[in-house]
Amino acid sequence: MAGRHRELVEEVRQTLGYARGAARAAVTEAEDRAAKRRADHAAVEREAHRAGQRLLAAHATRRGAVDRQCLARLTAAAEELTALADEQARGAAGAPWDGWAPTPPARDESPGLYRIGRLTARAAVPGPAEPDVPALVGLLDAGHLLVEDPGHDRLPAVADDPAPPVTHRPTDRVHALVGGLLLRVLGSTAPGAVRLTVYDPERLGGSLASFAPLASADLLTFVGPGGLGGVLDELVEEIRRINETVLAGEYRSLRELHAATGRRPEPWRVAVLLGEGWTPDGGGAELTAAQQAQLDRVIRTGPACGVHLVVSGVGPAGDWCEHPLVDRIVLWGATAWTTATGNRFLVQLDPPPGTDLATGTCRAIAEKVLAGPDPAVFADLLPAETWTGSSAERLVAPVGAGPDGRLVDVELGDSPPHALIGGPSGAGKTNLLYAWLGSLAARYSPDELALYLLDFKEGVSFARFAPGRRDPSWLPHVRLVGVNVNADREYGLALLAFLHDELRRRAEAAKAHEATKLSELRAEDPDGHWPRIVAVIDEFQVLLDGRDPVALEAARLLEDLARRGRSQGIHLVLASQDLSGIDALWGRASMVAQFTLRIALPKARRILAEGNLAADTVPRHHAVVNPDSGATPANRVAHIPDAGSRGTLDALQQALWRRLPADTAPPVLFDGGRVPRLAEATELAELAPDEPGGRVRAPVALVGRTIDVTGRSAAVRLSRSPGRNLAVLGARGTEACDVLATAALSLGRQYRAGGVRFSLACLDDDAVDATKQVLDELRVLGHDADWYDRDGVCGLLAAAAADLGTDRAPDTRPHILLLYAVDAASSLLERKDPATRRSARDDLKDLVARGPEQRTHVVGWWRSVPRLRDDLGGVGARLDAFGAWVALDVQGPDLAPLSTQPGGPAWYPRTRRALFFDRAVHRRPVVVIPYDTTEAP
Ligand SMILES: Nc1ncnc2c1ncn2[C@@H]1O[C@H](COP(=O)(O)OP(=O)(O)OP(=O)(O)O)[C@@H](O)[C@H]1O
Repeated sequence: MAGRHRELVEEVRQTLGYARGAARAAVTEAEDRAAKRRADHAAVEREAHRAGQRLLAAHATRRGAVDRQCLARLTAAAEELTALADEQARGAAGAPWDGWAPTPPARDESPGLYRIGRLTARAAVPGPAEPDVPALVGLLDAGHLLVEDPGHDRLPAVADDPAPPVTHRPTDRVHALVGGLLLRVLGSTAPGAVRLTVYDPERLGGSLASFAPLASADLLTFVGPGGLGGVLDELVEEIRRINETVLAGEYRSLRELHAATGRRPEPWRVAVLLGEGWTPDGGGAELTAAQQAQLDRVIRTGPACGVHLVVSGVGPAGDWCEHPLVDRIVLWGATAWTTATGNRFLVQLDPPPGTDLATGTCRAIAEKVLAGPDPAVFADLLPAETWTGSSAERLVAPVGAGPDGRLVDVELGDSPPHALIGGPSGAGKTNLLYAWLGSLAARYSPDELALYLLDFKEGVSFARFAPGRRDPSWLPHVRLVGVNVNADREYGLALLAFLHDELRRRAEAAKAHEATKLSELRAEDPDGHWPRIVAVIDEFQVLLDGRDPVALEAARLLEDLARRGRSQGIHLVLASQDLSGIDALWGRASMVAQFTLRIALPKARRILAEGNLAADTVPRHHAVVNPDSGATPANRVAHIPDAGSRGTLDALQQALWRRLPADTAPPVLFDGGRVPRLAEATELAELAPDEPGGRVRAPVALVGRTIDVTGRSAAVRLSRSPGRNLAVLGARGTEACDVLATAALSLGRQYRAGGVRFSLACLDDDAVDATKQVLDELRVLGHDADWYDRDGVCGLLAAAAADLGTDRAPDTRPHILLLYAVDAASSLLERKDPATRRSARDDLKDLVARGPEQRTHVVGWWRSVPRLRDDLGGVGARLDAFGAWVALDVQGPDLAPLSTQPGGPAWYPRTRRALFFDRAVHRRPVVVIPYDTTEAP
């Protein structure tokens, strides 16, 4: 039993051992599994953490990119806005107070906007600090401002407009804002251009006391309590007056008038109305019905007339605060809401300017106004935009500024059509012409205005308008410049004749288009080229001097141009420095009557009407401009700016010249003080042999430059008709040689090499060099040219004459005989050959009589008319063989035998001038200038 018991115990023990072992194994296994799970969990957690980190990093990167993009766009927009704002609020209108100074605008500049602070977004913008975009408001030429301050610093939470205005009494913040704004307005306008009226019953002007210095110049009025009605009545009256007399139905606003004319005839009037506040329960002062009505009128009609209000605390701010011309500014502490900036943005207000700055600025403005306007400068005469004027109706351009600083316009058109300018030497006549011409040239393009300028004075005052060696530019409107023409009155006559032809051309065109004046012709013929013409003749009396044919013809042409030029857009401007100039006209009352525009410089005599003594008192550098024939009531005194110094007219000319297309022809320049060179003669370059098989034209011999507006060369055609020889007469050897050389070299160019014979005979030792030079140049052209001296001249004449006699001459080419001072061999020429009973003189007579028909021409120089006559047979000899002649120092009556005019032409010899006559083409001789031929062309 005990054994059994022991067995059982053992069995149980064993079973228990097994069970314990199994349980232990199970526990171990479970623990292993748990450890593995824990490890897995930890790994998952680590992974989750890492993923979270990655997500955060990605998010941060993306967010950074978006922020940067957003900021870049914000910055770009802000920069654009800032640039726009800077443009709108230039200089003193927008500059920070630190270093602020007034910046008066250019004459043509219109007011812009004024800075009051900087914009800030209402909702917070992510990223770094907000960009500094100026916040601006308008006033002058824009509208009115209503400023409110509820008196607390709590921003309304709503994004809507602030509540309808409550008429609070103006706080310090309002005064500070208005003071800053006014200073910007004053600093960015011309001194005196803004007048302030301040109605401040509460503080009696104390808040704007720093502006008080303006009162000394009548630019500021403080209005006391009870004065509001008076202020409003005055403003309404000003608006009425400006509408009636200044805008006069022609312009809708002063701004429009300013844009159209460049003038601002009225100052801006700014009324600052700082009321007592008003509340419906009876606080403060209420506007009367009459005041309310006047306020409404000013608000509606003021800005067009430059009348503006800055209002605070005037109540109740009824419907008018909703008027589109009224901008509201509502203040909360240093922040503000404005109509212009709307609900998205608020304005961080600028601190106010220092009192000293405002006082100093106002004092300076007042001093400037009391000192009177600055003298005008040349730039003041120039328009904002060049070449935009139309001359269809008239030409209007300022020449200077009046005592009030306003520009004084000068007009040419139907009335007044022509101008007379007078003033003693040195009074500034030339300067006045420069100022006027510059002012015109800047306004009207060369299609609208053409200028012809002639100066009979010694000197070259108009030469600057043509290209020169130092300055290659020219004034684009100038078609012709004549300088140093005091001895060449023919040039003046030529200009008048040219203008007369133009007058006829215009009159014919007008008739064809059934137009009675230029504006109608231009309307009827829009594609035609009909600029107004202004012809300026300085010291014109030279032209009318004496009773010779030039003076008489000039007077006739002037009179006709003066009478008929008006309707055809041709205007004369005659200037003279002394009494005689005016006297020259005075005998011609009907002509003088056409010159209704008179400009008198200091001490000018007889330019203005009798009894009009303004010229005696007008100061230096001023002029009396009078468009009513000098009648006293029409006087306008103008200060004429300096237009002659460097950087004035010259700079304008260069700027205008640069606008011309590169191939534009310069004006014709006639300089009477300069000898033209043959090499410059355009006709010489145009001469060429006839084309083989083409039409054969008789050659021409050039003789000199005409004194004409075209500046062409004078020429003789050497055809095969009797009399086609040329005689040069006079003792001035150099000029005679130049005429012969000009003829020879021009003829030489019209033949093929070797196609013509030249024979040169020279009997004046002083002329030998010149002759030989011609000989060489003819040979360079490839021609046969022979030279003869005293010993050979008779043989030459005999041989040439003999050739004429034979039908079959050995040489049938044209033959040009250039005889220099042949009269020096008179005794030789008259000697008869005992065998033939013929003399060289007989040969010469034969040659000139029969030569041209056989293409043999004599171009000869005789030192006087009697000597020519002697060589052609003595007393009674006919000189018709010389159908063309050039006379140098030969008196008019001595030319009678060669002239068609009884007693000879009116000719007084002068250096480097010759009288040229070609019987085949001229009615009367013409004056020419022998070319300088010392340089080979
Ligand atoms: N408005 C002006 N402002 C400044 N300088 C001037 C003015 N007018 C003339 N001058 C100067 O005075 C001098 C004489 O002027 P200008 O040559 O115009 O006189 P003028 O009447 O044409 O004299 P003249 O007939 O003798 O030539 C010049 O040096 C000129 O620059």
